[in-house]
Amino acid sequence: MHADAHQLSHMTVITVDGLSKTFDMHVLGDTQVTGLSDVSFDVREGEFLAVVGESGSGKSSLLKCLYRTYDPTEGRIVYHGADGERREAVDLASCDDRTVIRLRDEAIGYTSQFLDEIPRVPAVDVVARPLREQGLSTDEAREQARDLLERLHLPEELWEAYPATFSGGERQRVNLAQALAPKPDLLLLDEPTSALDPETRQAAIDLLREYLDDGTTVVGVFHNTAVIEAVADRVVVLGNGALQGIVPIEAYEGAVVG
Ligand SMILES: Nc1ncnc2c1ncn2[C@@H]1O[C@H](COP(=O)(O)OP(=O)(O)OP(=O)(O)O)[C@@H](O)[C@H]1O
Repeated sequence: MHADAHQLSHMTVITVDGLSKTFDMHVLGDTQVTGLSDVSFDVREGEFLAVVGESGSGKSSLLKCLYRTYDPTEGRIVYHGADGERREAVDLASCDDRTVIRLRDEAIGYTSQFLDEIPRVPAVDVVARPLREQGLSTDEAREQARDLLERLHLPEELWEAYPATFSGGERQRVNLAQALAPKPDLLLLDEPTSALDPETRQAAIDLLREYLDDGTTVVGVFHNTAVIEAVADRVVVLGNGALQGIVPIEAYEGAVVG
């Protein structure tokens, strides 16, 4: 299914309201660097929201605030939950750490352009771990993990090897598979395909499309315009940490990439 055929839900998964992030730079004589400045938008259930902007415009800072890797300086990030389990609205900007950890376990996945340091655990078990934490047996979890690694073209002889020795693109596949495995309601992707060859990138796009069809909501940073055009429903454009606009994919011309 092409992105423009994707039916957008009217349900809101996240409301970002007046979000700002400043960094205190003590080494620079207590000056402040602006990461994000008064950014507001919402994310609709089941959509793929691409975030674009020049280098340093705040894309990674935005994703890190959504995942609460960064504590926002001001504003709210209200997570409304997925359809059917809207028990609570949680402000990700201010909720306690236990709530952040629970939401990461149950609902929100993240993977970044900087490849995780994966310890001495075979690739298949890195991907299987979140599935086991969801209650699957080791065999079931490893089976699903192998399926994902196969879909992302990781050569079979590497499945039982340690990702620490892998190439950048191979590790990126493991990272992406690990983020996808638990089927989070909300997936935050910061350049997850930057080191992939075109064929594997296409495999990742196909996989993401299936997740979208199943109702996963994605907020993602991708330098590659073709990826954005293939999967995004709307595009958030950042400039100098501020929101420049939100455009539907049909109107997006791929002009602003970092
Ligand atoms: N941990 C940090 N400490 C200090 N400054 C930071 C930190 N993280 C981000 N910044 C600053 O915030 C601004 C936005 O950075 P950010 O990484 O969010 O931009 P970006 O759009 O993701 O850039 P790129 O496309 O180059 O990855 C930059 O000026 C950056 O130097």
